[in-house]
Amino acid sequence: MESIDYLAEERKKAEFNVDEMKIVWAGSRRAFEVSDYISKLVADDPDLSFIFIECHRGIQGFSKEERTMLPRKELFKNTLRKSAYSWKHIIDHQLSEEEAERLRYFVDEPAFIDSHLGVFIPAIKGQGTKEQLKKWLPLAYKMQIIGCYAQTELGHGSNVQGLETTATFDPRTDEFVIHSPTLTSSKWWPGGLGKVSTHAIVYARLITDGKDHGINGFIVQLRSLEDHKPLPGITVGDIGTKFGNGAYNTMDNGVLRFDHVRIPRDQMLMRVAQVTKDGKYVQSDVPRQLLYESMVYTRQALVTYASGALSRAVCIATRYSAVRRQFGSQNGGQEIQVIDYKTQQSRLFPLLASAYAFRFVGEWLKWFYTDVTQRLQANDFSTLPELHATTAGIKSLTTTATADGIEECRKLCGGHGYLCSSGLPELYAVYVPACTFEGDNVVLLLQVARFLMKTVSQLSSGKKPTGTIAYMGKIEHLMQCRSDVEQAKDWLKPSAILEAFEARATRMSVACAQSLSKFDNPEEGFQELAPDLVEAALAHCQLIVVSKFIEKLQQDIPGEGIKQQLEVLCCIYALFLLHKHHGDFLVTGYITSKQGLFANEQLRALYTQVRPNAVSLADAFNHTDHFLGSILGRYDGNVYPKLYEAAWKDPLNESDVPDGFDEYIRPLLKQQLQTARL
Ligand SMILES: CC/C=C\C/C=C\C/C=C\C/C=C\CCCCC(=O)SCCNC(=O)CCNC(=O)[C@H](O)C(C)(C)COP(=O)(O)OP(=O)(O)OC[C@H]1O[C@@H](n2cnc3c(N)ncnc32)[C@H](O)[C@@H]1OP(=O)(O)O
Ligand SMILES: Cc1cc2nc3c(=O)[nH]c(=O)nc-3n(C[C@H](O)[C@H](O)[C@H](O)COP(=O)(O)OP(=O)(O)OC[C@H]3O[C@@H](n4cnc5c(N)ncnc54)[C@H](O)[C@@H]3O)c2cc1C
Repeated sequence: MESIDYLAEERKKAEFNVDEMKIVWAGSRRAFEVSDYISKLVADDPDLSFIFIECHRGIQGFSKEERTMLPRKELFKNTLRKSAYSWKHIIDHQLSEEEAERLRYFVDEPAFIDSHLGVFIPAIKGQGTKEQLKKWLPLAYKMQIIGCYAQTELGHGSNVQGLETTATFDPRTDEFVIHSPTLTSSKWWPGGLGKVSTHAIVYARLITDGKDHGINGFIVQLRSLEDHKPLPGITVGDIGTKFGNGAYNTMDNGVLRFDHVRIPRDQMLMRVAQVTKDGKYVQSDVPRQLLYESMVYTRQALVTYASGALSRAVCIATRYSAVRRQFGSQNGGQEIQVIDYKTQQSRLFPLLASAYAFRFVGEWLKWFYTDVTQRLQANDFSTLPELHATTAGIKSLTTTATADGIEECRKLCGGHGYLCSSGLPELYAVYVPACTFEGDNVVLLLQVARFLMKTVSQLSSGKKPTGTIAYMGKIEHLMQCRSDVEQAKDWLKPSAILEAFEARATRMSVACAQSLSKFDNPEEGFQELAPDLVEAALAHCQLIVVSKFIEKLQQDIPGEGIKQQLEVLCCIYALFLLHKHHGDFLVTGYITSKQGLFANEQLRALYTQVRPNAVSLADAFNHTDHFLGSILGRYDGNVYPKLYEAAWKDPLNESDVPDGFDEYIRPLLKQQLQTARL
């Protein structure tokens, strides 16, 4: 049956070329083509898009929207099936690394393979010696071993230096003895550990000759490669069901304990430090912080993932807001589309703009990460602190805003957003741990704050700040300048926006540094002022996102109307932040309240400008209906019949009279009948 496009009228309003915008969103024509091809391949192959479960009726298939109704054990087994099937497809069709990554992304179920490819392999790459890379990477790439990243413990996650697991060198046998001395030292949370991984990178305190050298990474085999049973001395299992139905429960986050498990000496990852055969601890000339390199890698990757998750929620909420109508019907005509309410626009359009902003900052961060990694290879470590602060900060900003944004999109869809078939509850449940994993977002902003305080303290020594903190080099100007905005449209100038964000970030950092200097004990001061420091760090990170959006607009961006749309989105993103954090800009004395009101006035005008393009800007994300997994976000907008149809598929509707009627409802009704007769 031919489908009707209920959003066709919306699509006709677009003032830009949607196909060209798809390429801008994807990053390049090639990236678009790969994503487009793989997303359709997944959507069209039932083995990848459906969940198959053995039940009393035989094998039954469920669509993605129905996933939240299924029991965890069945879902988990199905995820194993899909991972194996995907892997076979990757090998049989000789997919490139990029295509394989896209396949995993569009299958869209958290799985052990994410930890294997996303954290285990990067950890070996970052911390292994050449010989170790040569030995372990081919095994990992061919999936002859499956690995996870076992850092966090029951008692410690954020405080990596506080981990308790020990790796004691035994020179007699040339081995390390890995041990969990306390309950709190049990490894707890690693994805893929619970039921699948054969190996783990285990972070443990390195002890030689009775001396504790701090945390190091070790490759430890956990399970037999024959029968998958835990090896002697190893206790391993899943930590239990997590938030939400379906959601992250396809991942086997695990618990792991060691009882004096022996591994050969060459399974210590030795790029940063080595232990010799006679037990001597030798530190390399690379900084110790390289032990944390894989966290930096994953944090930068999570930024692009944030834009992906936010774009899904925004796509659902935008399409549905154009379909949904409430109030204002005159003479029997149609009611108003809820997307035309200014309040709906003021909640939705900043999120649409944020999705684009996060995509561009993610693109830039990937470039920055690659650049620094190349320098590290050449033993230039000068940009490592900036990379750490930037990945930590932008991961924190984007994942918090994305998780909050998904929830806002759910509310923007009214009651129907609360149905699992809207796709939004599960998207939120899957996504929200990104605010915690790979570093709690507040802990990460405190790292940014330390970097900023160090930068401010070094300004007087004449050290010239570069890169993302180059703006601090203009400190004298930024501390005393005032906004010259005289009317609302002056806020459209990139220079006006940029100076506002630079002045605010500088002044907030300097204010913190001044407050800190009043403490005799700087560490005590840091703890006391932590909430202000977090706000200063956020101001710095928001400046980075805004400035990278502006830089993107300075590039040559071809395509009809594309640049104009991006300019509107960039101003919405920046002015929305200015409006939300109005207090910061006022208190630091950069703007007057009148200039703040101008920003808000301009923001409303921008909402009107983006309105006719909203559905097409969401289409430019190029999400298939399968990937969205949402009745509200369907491309054709055919929401009501599909919602109605889906309700009848709920297990509760398998019979008119529910199980339990005879035991629990009938007696109640009888009792009422008797009372009525009395
Ligand atoms: C839904 C999923 C979607 C998509 C996934 C997408 C892509 C990825 C694919 C798969 C992954 C899937 C899921 C993710 C799984 C999540 C895995 C994990 O969670 S692993 C565990 C992560 N754990 C943490 O992040 C712990 C956080 N804590 C820390 O990082 C550190 O302990 C700390 C908070 C930074 C503090 O460290 P420490 O106590 O050592 O620090 P100091 O503050 O004293 O710092 C000393 C010195 O070092 C510098 N520094 C700290 N960290 C780094 C670093 N990473 N790199 C470089 N330098 C660093 C710090 O700035 C100090 O410098 P100094 O001031 O001395 O110059
Ligand atoms: C779904 C999921 C998957 C994960 N996967 C892995 C994995 O594969 N491998 C792995 O090793 N780990 C994994 N983790 C663990 C994760 O990395 C940690 O949970 C995370 O780093 C946070 O640490 P924590 O749990 O110790 O939080 P805590 O540090 O205990 O945080 C609790 C609260 O204390 C606050 N807090 C902590 N320290 C400070 C401070 N210094 N100043 C101010 N406030 C502070 C935090 O902001 C937070 O509000 C995973 C976690 C989840 C949820």
